[in-house]
Amino acid sequence: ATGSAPAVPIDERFDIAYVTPVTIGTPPQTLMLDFDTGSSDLWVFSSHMPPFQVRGQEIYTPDESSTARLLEGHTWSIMYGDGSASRGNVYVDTFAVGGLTVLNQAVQTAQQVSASFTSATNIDGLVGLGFSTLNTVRPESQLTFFDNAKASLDNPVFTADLKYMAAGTYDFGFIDRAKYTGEITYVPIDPDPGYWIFTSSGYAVGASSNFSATPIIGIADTGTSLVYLPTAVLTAYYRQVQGATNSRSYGGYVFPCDSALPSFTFGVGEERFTIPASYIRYAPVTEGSATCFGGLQSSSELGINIWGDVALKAAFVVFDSRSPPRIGWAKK
Ligand SMILES: CCCC[C@H](NC(=O)[C@H](Cc1ccccc1)NC(=O)N1CCOCC1)C(=O)N[C@@H](CC1CCCCC1)C(O)(O)C(F)(F)C(=O)NC
Repeated sequence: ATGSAPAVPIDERFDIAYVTPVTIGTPPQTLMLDFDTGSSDLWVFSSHMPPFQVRGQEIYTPDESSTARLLEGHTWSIMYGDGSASRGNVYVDTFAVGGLTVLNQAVQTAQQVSASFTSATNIDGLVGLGFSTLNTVRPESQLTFFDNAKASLDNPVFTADLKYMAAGTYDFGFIDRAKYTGEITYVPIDPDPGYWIFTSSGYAVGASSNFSATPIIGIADTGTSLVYLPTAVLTAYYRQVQGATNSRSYGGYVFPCDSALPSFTFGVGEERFTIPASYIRYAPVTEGSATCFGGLQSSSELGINIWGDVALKAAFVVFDSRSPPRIGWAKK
């Protein structure tokens, strides 16, 4: 089996996150979920939430699904890197995305979500695509939809073709030759503790002229908007940007929106990928401001480097969960 589904930006001005249509239950209930390689819980806004916490999101109502079954005594609770959080109980139901159907998928129904989820009106929940070891359901942790689908997929892979201010695609079970050019460069993944962790071979500010071959260990994370890298890399980049400062009040590097920005190149093995300046001129700090927030930010507070959407948009990425797992990057 194979599947293919769109990854649609939730905001038409900035690529803050991407959502993908899925159906859950019988008859099918359609929700728009954020497919996130940085976590491994499949959770949804649900009829079990206080109504004031729902602000326009679609909800899953298990009582209206003839195939829903409560997973007695199971609960979940998750906190994300940006401080957002959610928790609730667990059902098993039919889950379908892009032509792929998984029977008896654990669907985590929210009972409480943090304010940042309530205000993210275009995200109805998440589909974790990390390794199932990260799943937060207790007393028995649950498998991701990808792990449940894997045996029936033509190949144990999924690919991310995210796009700048446009809808991209997640493909499951196959690698679409039409979505990339040249060859795919694969590097090993460390699946412990459960993120798609790989080592970049280095970086260059601007095109790959002055490439600095320093290994950068980080996660490939579709659920993170920006790129978070070590301070040394950030200062090397923003040193080239007129008026750039690391603003405490705005919580990161900002610069005049009309400043000239270099591109940013990162290495995967011998291959080089360039993030265009337009992706790094991320967004005005507030509507209409002449100060812009950078798409490259510091990872020093995070304890982990994150190759988020700003980097993933610059490539075609293969998440290959064969043994041993690996990640592939190709130009497009
Ligand atoms: C400081 C480092 C960034 C952390 C990262 N969050 C983000 O990148 C959020 C995503 C978001 C989009 C829309 C609405 C609300 C939040 N965006 C964000 O912080 N910003 C601020 C900077 O400008 C860009 C938007 C994160 O927690 N990613 C989660 C998944 C998100 C959680 C919040 C909802 C959207 C998905 C993750 O799973 O990828 C994780 F790996 F980071 C994680 O925490 N795993 C446990």
